[in-house]
Amino acid sequence: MQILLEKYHGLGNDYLVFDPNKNELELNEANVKMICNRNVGLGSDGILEGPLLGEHLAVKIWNPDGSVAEKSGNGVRIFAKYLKDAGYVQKKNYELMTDGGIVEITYLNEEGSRLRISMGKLSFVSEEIPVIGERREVINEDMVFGNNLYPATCVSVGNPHCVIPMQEISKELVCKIGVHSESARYFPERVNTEIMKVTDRNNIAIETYERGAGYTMATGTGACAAAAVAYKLGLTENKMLVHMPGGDLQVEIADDWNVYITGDVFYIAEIKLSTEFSEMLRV
Ligand SMILES: N[C@@H](CCC[C@H](N)C(=O)O)C(=O)O
Repeated sequence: MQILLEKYHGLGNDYLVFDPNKNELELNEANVKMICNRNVGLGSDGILEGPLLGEHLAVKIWNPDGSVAEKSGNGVRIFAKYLKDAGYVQKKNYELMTDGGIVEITYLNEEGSRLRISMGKLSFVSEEIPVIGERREVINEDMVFGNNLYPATCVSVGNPHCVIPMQEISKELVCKIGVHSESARYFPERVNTEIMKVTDRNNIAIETYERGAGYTMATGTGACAAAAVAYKLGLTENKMLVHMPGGDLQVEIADDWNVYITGDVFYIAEIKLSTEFSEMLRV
């Protein structure tokens, strides 16, 4: 059994593309964890399984802990680049289905490495994130993570996010919070955590601790979430540059709370797994 994958990254958020139309293996929680393991596997911030061919072109987004995510901003940008590289699409603009809803892809250059994505409509409503408690918008609520109190604003980008504005941000700080917030009692589906520093009305910086992945260099949905929170709290305009350790993403919040991202992705390699490792994945 020969297994082929393609590796890409978006702002240092690396993903493997697994095309079921070219591979016999069926992915599951156990073999996804094995493939994504950075010591005994290929190492990745997740796997993009597709294209799943049906009424809509679709992609399934796996986290490295084997859980399935509703949406991934870097993931859908990378997957769109794969669809073009692999000859699945010829159009400049089309819809792609995720478990968190439809996103709209627009290529901004010939090779498809610069893309603008309509990521769908944001929601601050507790039941749509989800966050426990009565139905409300979850804005500036004191939440306890690791015996410390933080002013959290939560938002769904199709996947759940908890955003905490801070004067200073760092990898150490987001990991100190994230190890507690990811599975905190407030979040029935767990949560992605971003700490956010507002630089000016058109620039913010974030660090993220992702649900099912831990610390990553960048997050597209996290950038959308942080930008939305900054705009909702009146701290920025509706268009801004989101600065992350892996690079910058342009984010635009429309009047109806649809959110758009623009940025680059990079093709790294085609990978053929060894026969021995491939056999180990038949779990
Ligand atoms: N890095 C991604 C987010 C991937 C999904 C996230 N870990 C989740 O479980 O929701 C992005 O670019 O959005």
